[in-house]
Amino acid sequence: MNKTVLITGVGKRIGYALAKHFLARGDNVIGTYRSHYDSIEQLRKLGATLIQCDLTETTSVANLIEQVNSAARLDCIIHNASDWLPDNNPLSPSDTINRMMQVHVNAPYEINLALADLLIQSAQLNTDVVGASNIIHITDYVAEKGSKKHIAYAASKAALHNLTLSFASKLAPHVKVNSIAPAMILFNEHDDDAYKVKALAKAILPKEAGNHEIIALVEYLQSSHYVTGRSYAVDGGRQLM
Ligand SMILES: NC(=O)C1=CN([C@@H]2O[C@H](COP(=O)(O)OP(=O)(O)OC[C@H]3O[C@@H](n4cnc5c(N)ncnc54)[C@H](OP(=O)(O)O)[C@@H]3O)[C@@H](O)[C@H]2O)C=CC1
Ligand SMILES: Nc1nc2c(c(=O)[nH]1)N=C([C@H](O)[C@@H](O)CO)CN2
Repeated sequence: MNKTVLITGVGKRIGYALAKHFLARGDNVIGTYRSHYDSIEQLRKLGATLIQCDLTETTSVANLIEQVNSAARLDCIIHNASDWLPDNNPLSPSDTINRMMQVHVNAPYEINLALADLLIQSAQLNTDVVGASNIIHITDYVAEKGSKKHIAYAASKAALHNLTLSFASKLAPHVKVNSIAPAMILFNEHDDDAYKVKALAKAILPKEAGNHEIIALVEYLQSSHYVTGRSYAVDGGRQLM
Protein backbone atom coordinates (compact mmCIF):
# COMPACT_ATOMS: atom_id res chain seq x y z
CA MET A 1 0.00 0.00 0.00
CA ASN A 2 1.53 3.34 -0.94
CA LYS A 3 2.27 5.52 2.05
CA THR A 4 1.93 9.31 2.06
CA VAL A 5 4.79 11.27 3.61
CA LEU A 6 4.84 15.01 4.35
CA ILE A 7 8.40 16.39 4.40
CA THR A 8 9.13 20.04 5.17
CA GLY A 9 12.04 21.78 3.43
CA VAL A 10 12.57 19.53 0.37
CA GLY A 11 14.30 22.11 -1.83
CA LYS A 12 17.83 21.02 -1.01
CA ARG A 13 20.23 18.77 0.90
CA ILE A 14 18.71 16.37 3.46
CA GLY A 15 15.06 17.23 2.72
CA TYR A 16 15.63 16.83 -1.02
CA ALA A 17 17.40 13.49 -0.49
CA LEU A 18 14.55 12.26 1.73
CA ALA A 19 11.93 13.26 -0.84
CA LYS A 20 13.77 11.54 -3.71
CA HIS A 21 14.22 8.40 -1.60
CA PHE A 22 10.54 8.05 -0.73
CA LEU A 23 9.44 8.83 -4.29
CA ALA A 24 11.79 6.08 -5.54
CA ARG A 25 10.21 3.73 -2.96
CA GLY A 26 6.81 4.42 -4.49
CA ASP A 27 5.43 6.61 -1.71
CA ASN A 28 3.28 9.68 -2.23
CA VAL A 29 5.44 12.63 -1.18
CA ILE A 30 4.05 16.00 -0.15
CA GLY A 31 6.99 18.39 0.08
CA THR A 32 7.10 21.97 1.32
CA TYR A 33 9.58 24.52 0.03
CA ARG A 34 10.36 28.14 0.85
CA SER A 35 12.70 29.04 -2.01
CA HIS A 36 12.14 27.66 -5.52
CA TYR A 37 15.03 25.68 -7.06
CA ASP A 38 15.30 23.41 -10.10
CA SER A 39 15.14 20.58 -7.55
CA ILE A 40 11.49 21.47 -6.88
CA GLU A 41 10.63 20.88 -10.55
CA GLN A 42 12.65 17.65 -10.52
CA LEU A 43 10.59 16.41 -7.57
CA ARG A 44 7.37 17.48 -9.30
CA LYS A 45 8.36 15.48 -12.39
CA LEU A 46 8.94 12.48 -10.11
CA GLY A 47 5.35 12.81 -8.91
CA ALA A 48 5.69 14.79 -5.70
CA THR A 49 3.09 17.29 -4.54
CA LEU A 50 4.92 20.52 -3.79
CA ILE A 51 3.51 23.24 -1.54
CA GLN A 52 5.22 26.60 -1.12
CA CYS A 53 5.34 27.42 2.60
CA ASP A 54 7.37 29.86 4.69
CA LEU A 55 7.08 28.51 8.22
CA THR A 56 7.58 32.02 9.66
CA GLU A 57 4.28 33.09 8.09
CA THR A 58 1.22 31.84 9.98
CA THR A 59 -1.05 32.22 6.92
CA SER A 60 1.39 30.11 4.91
CA VAL A 61 1.32 27.40 7.61
CA ALA A 62 -2.50 27.53 7.71
CA ASN A 63 -2.63 27.10 3.92
CA LEU A 64 -0.26 24.11 4.13
CA ILE A 65 -2.41 22.47 6.80
CA GLU A 66 -5.60 23.03 4.76
CA GLN A 67 -4.04 21.47 1.65
CA VAL A 68 -2.58 18.43 3.45
CA ASN A 69 -5.80 17.81 5.39
CA SER A 70 -7.54 17.27 2.04
CA ALA A 71 -5.25 14.30 1.29
CA ALA A 72 -6.72 10.80 1.28
CA ARG A 73 -4.23 9.63 3.89
CA LEU A 74 -1.12 10.70 5.79
CA ASP A 75 1.27 8.13 7.22
CA CYS A 76 4.33 10.18 8.20
CA ILE A 77 5.38 13.76 8.86
CA ILE A 78 9.09 14.59 8.79
CA HIS A 79 9.80 18.05 10.26
CA ASN A 80 13.08 18.69 8.45
CA ALA A 81 12.85 22.40 7.54
CA SER A 82 15.20 24.51 9.60
CA ASP A 83 17.02 27.82 9.73
CA TRP A 84 20.53 27.50 11.24
CA LEU A 85 20.64 31.09 12.40
CA PRO A 86 23.70 32.21 14.38
CA ASP A 87 23.12 34.62 17.29
CA ASN A 88 25.37 37.25 15.63
CA ASN A 89 22.90 37.96 12.82
CA PRO A 90 21.32 41.34 11.85
CA LEU A 91 18.07 40.57 13.68
CA SER A 92 17.50 41.67 17.29
CA PRO A 93 17.87 38.96 19.97
CA SER A 94 14.11 39.01 20.40
CA ASP A 95 13.48 38.52 16.67
CA THR A 96 16.20 35.83 16.55
CA ILE A 97 14.68 33.66 19.30
CA ASN A 98 11.15 34.28 18.00
CA ARG A 99 12.19 33.20 14.50
CA MET A 100 13.90 30.06 15.78
CA MET A 101 10.91 29.10 17.89
CA GLN A 102 8.46 29.83 15.06
CA VAL A 103 10.26 27.64 12.50
CA HIS A 104 11.39 24.82 14.79
CA VAL A 105 8.59 24.70 17.40
CA ASN A 106 5.46 26.77 16.72
CA ALA A 107 4.96 25.52 13.15
CA PRO A 108 5.62 21.81 13.94
CA TYR A 109 3.28 22.13 16.97
CA GLU A 110 0.46 23.59 14.84
CA ILE A 111 0.99 21.10 12.01
CA ASN A 112 1.04 18.08 14.35
CA LEU A 113 -2.14 19.13 16.15
CA ALA A 114 -3.98 19.88 12.91
CA LEU A 115 -2.93 16.66 11.10
CA ALA A 116 -3.11 14.25 14.06
CA ASP A 117 -6.56 12.90 13.15
CA LEU A 118 -5.45 12.15 9.58
CA LEU A 119 -2.36 10.33 10.88
CA ILE A 120 -4.54 8.29 13.27
CA GLN A 121 -7.16 7.47 10.60
CA SER A 122 -4.39 6.29 8.27
CA ALA A 123 -2.82 4.16 11.03
CA GLN A 124 -6.19 2.53 11.73
CA LEU A 125 -6.23 1.22 8.15
CA ASN A 126 -3.45 -1.09 9.38
CA THR A 127 -5.66 -2.87 11.90
CA ASP A 128 -3.03 -5.44 12.88
CA VAL A 129 -0.27 -3.15 14.10
CA VAL A 130 0.32 -0.35 16.60
CA GLY A 131 2.38 2.70 15.73
CA ALA A 132 1.70 2.50 12.02
CA SER A 133 1.95 6.27 11.54
CA ASN A 134 4.96 8.41 12.39
CA ILE A 135 6.05 11.92 13.23
CA ILE A 136 9.79 12.54 13.06
CA HIS A 137 11.30 15.76 14.39
CA ILE A 138 14.80 16.41 13.08
CA THR A 139 16.50 18.21 15.95
CA ASP A 140 20.28 18.52 16.46
CA TYR A 141 23.03 17.21 18.74
CA VAL A 142 23.17 20.72 20.27
CA ALA A 143 19.64 20.24 21.65
CA GLU A 144 21.26 18.33 24.54
CA LYS A 145 24.64 20.16 24.54
CA GLY A 146 23.82 23.80 23.80
CA SER A 147 25.80 26.02 21.47
CA LYS A 148 27.83 29.18 22.18
CA LYS A 149 27.18 30.65 18.71
CA HIS A 150 23.65 29.31 18.02
CA ILE A 151 21.98 29.75 21.42
CA ALA A 152 18.49 30.49 20.08
CA TYR A 153 18.73 27.76 17.45
CA ALA A 154 19.85 25.16 20.02
CA ALA A 155 17.12 26.14 22.48
CA SER A 156 14.48 25.81 19.77
CA LYS A 157 15.78 22.37 18.80
CA ALA A 158 15.60 21.31 22.47
CA ALA A 159 12.00 22.51 22.54
CA LEU A 160 11.34 20.56 19.34
CA HIS A 161 12.50 17.40 21.11
CA ASN A 162 10.14 18.21 23.98
CA LEU A 163 7.32 18.17 21.42
CA THR A 164 8.44 14.60 20.68
CA LEU A 165 7.83 13.61 24.32
CA SER A 166 4.39 15.22 24.51
CA PHE A 167 3.08 14.12 21.11
CA ALA A 168 4.38 10.57 21.66
CA SER A 169 2.18 10.31 24.77
CA LYS A 170 -0.78 12.09 23.19
CA LEU A 171 -0.89 10.13 19.91
CA ALA A 172 -0.05 6.57 21.07
CA PRO A 173 -0.80 3.84 20.13
CA HIS A 174 -1.55 4.77 16.52
CA VAL A 175 1.24 7.30 15.94
CA LYS A 176 4.90 6.99 16.97
CA VAL A 177 6.79 10.25 17.54
CA ASN A 178 10.59 10.36 17.62
CA SER A 179 13.48 12.80 17.23
CA ILE A 180 16.56 12.39 15.10
CA ALA A 181 19.47 14.42 16.54
CA PRO A 182 22.17 14.79 13.86
CA ALA A 183 25.59 16.41 13.84
CA MET A 184 27.89 16.89 10.83
CA ILE A 185 25.73 15.26 8.20
CA LEU A 186 26.55 17.66 5.37
CA PHE A 187 28.97 20.57 5.14
CA ASN A 188 27.71 23.79 3.58
CA GLU A 189 29.17 25.20 0.36
CA HIS A 190 30.73 28.14 2.20
CA ASP A 191 32.54 25.94 4.76
CA ASP A 192 36.32 26.36 4.35
CA ASP A 193 38.97 23.71 5.04
CA ALA A 194 39.77 25.12 8.48
CA TYR A 195 36.11 24.82 9.49
CA LYS A 196 35.91 21.29 8.12
CA VAL A 197 39.01 20.15 10.05
CA LYS A 198 37.62 21.69 13.27
CA ALA A 199 34.14 20.21 12.77
CA LEU A 200 35.39 16.70 12.00
CA ALA A 201 37.66 16.76 15.09
CA LYS A 202 34.56 17.07 17.32
CA ALA A 203 33.62 13.39 16.90
CA ILE A 204 35.37 10.07 17.57
CA LEU A 205 34.13 9.03 14.14
CA PRO A 206 35.52 12.04 12.23
CA LYS A 207 33.46 12.14 9.06
CA GLU A 208 30.79 13.98 7.09
CA ALA A 209 28.06 11.39 7.59
CA GLY A 210 25.96 11.96 4.45
CA ASN A 211 22.21 11.91 3.72
CA HIS A 212 22.02 8.11 3.80
CA GLU A 213 22.57 8.07 7.59
CA ILE A 214 19.36 10.06 8.07
CA ILE A 215 17.43 8.14 5.40
CA ALA A 216 18.35 4.77 6.96
CA LEU A 217 17.22 5.92 10.42
CA VAL A 218 13.92 7.26 9.09
CA GLU A 219 13.34 3.88 7.41
CA TYR A 220 14.03 2.10 10.72
CA LEU A 221 11.69 4.33 12.72
CA GLN A 222 8.93 3.84 10.14
CA SER A 223 9.39 0.05 10.23
CA SER A 224 9.34 -0.19 14.02
CA HIS A 225 6.17 -0.78 16.03
CA TYR A 226 7.78 -0.33 19.42
CA VAL A 227 10.00 2.79 19.52
CA THR A 228 8.44 6.13 20.42
CA GLY A 229 9.19 9.21 22.49
CA ARG A 230 12.92 8.90 21.99
CA SER A 231 15.81 10.78 20.35
CA TYR A 232 18.19 8.95 18.03
CA ALA A 233 21.63 10.52 17.77
CA VAL A 234 23.50 10.51 14.45
CA ASP A 235 26.64 12.30 15.66
CA GLY A 236 29.80 10.18 15.32
CA GLY A 237 30.06 9.68 19.09
CA ARG A 238 30.53 13.36 19.88
CA GLN A 239 29.42 12.85 23.48
CA LEU A 240 32.54 10.76 24.13
CA MET A 241 35.02 13.49 23.14
N1 LIG B 1 23.41 19.44 7.71
C1 LIG B 1 23.84 19.01 8.90
O1 LIG B 1 25.03 18.63 9.06
C2 LIG B 1 22.90 19.01 10.06
C3 LIG B 1 21.54 19.18 9.88
N2 LIG B 1 20.70 19.16 10.97
C4 LIG B 1 19.26 19.28 10.77
O2 LIG B 1 18.85 18.45 9.69
C5 LIG B 1 17.80 19.10 8.95
C6 LIG B 1 18.21 19.23 7.49
O3 LIG B 1 19.50 19.85 7.46
P1 LIG B 1 20.00 20.56 6.10
O4 LIG B 1 19.48 19.85 4.92
O5 LIG B 1 21.47 20.80 6.26
O6 LIG B 1 19.24 21.95 6.21
P2 LIG B 1 19.39 23.26 5.28
O7 LIG B 1 19.60 24.41 6.22
O8 LIG B 1 20.37 23.04 4.19
O9 LIG B 1 17.94 23.33 4.60
C7 LIG B 1 16.84 23.41 5.41
C8 LIG B 1 15.61 23.55 4.54
O10 LIG B 1 14.66 24.22 5.35
C9 LIG B 1 14.15 25.31 4.62
N3 LIG B 1 13.77 26.45 5.48
C10 LIG B 1 14.58 27.26 6.18
N4 LIG B 1 13.86 28.23 6.78
C11 LIG B 1 12.56 28.02 6.41
C12 LIG B 1 11.33 28.68 6.67
N5 LIG B 1 11.28 29.78 7.40
N6 LIG B 1 10.20 28.16 6.12
C13 LIG B 1 10.24 27.06 5.35
N7 LIG B 1 11.36 26.38 5.06
C14 LIG B 1 12.51 26.87 5.58
C15 LIG B 1 15.23 25.73 3.65
O11 LIG B 1 14.62 26.44 2.59
P3 LIG B 1 15.46 27.55 1.76
O12 LIG B 1 16.15 26.78 0.67
O13 LIG B 1 14.43 28.51 1.27
O14 LIG B 1 16.43 28.19 2.72
C16 LIG B 1 15.81 24.39 3.27
O15 LIG B 1 15.08 23.80 2.22
C17 LIG B 1 17.56 20.43 9.65
O16 LIG B 1 16.50 20.33 10.57
C18 LIG B 1 18.86 20.68 10.38
O17 LIG B 1 18.70 21.55 11.51
C19 LIG B 1 21.18 19.04 12.26
C20 LIG B 1 22.53 18.89 12.48
C21 LIG B 1 23.47 18.79 11.38
N1 LIG C 1 19.24 23.96 9.18
C1 LIG C 1 20.50 23.55 9.36
N2 LIG C 1 20.89 23.14 10.59
C2 LIG C 1 22.18 22.76 10.76
C3 LIG C 1 23.09 22.76 9.71
C4 LIG C 1 22.64 23.19 8.42
O1 LIG C 1 23.40 23.21 7.44
N3 LIG C 1 21.35 23.57 8.31
N4 LIG C 1 24.38 22.37 9.87
C5 LIG C 1 24.84 22.03 11.08
C6 LIG C 1 26.29 21.67 11.19
O2 LIG C 1 26.62 20.61 10.29
C7 LIG C 1 26.77 21.27 12.56
O3 LIG C 1 26.12 20.09 12.97
C8 LIG C 1 28.26 21.01 12.50
O4 LIG C 1 28.75 20.72 13.77
C9 LIG C 1 23.98 22.06 12.29
N5 LIG C 1 22.61 22.39 11.98
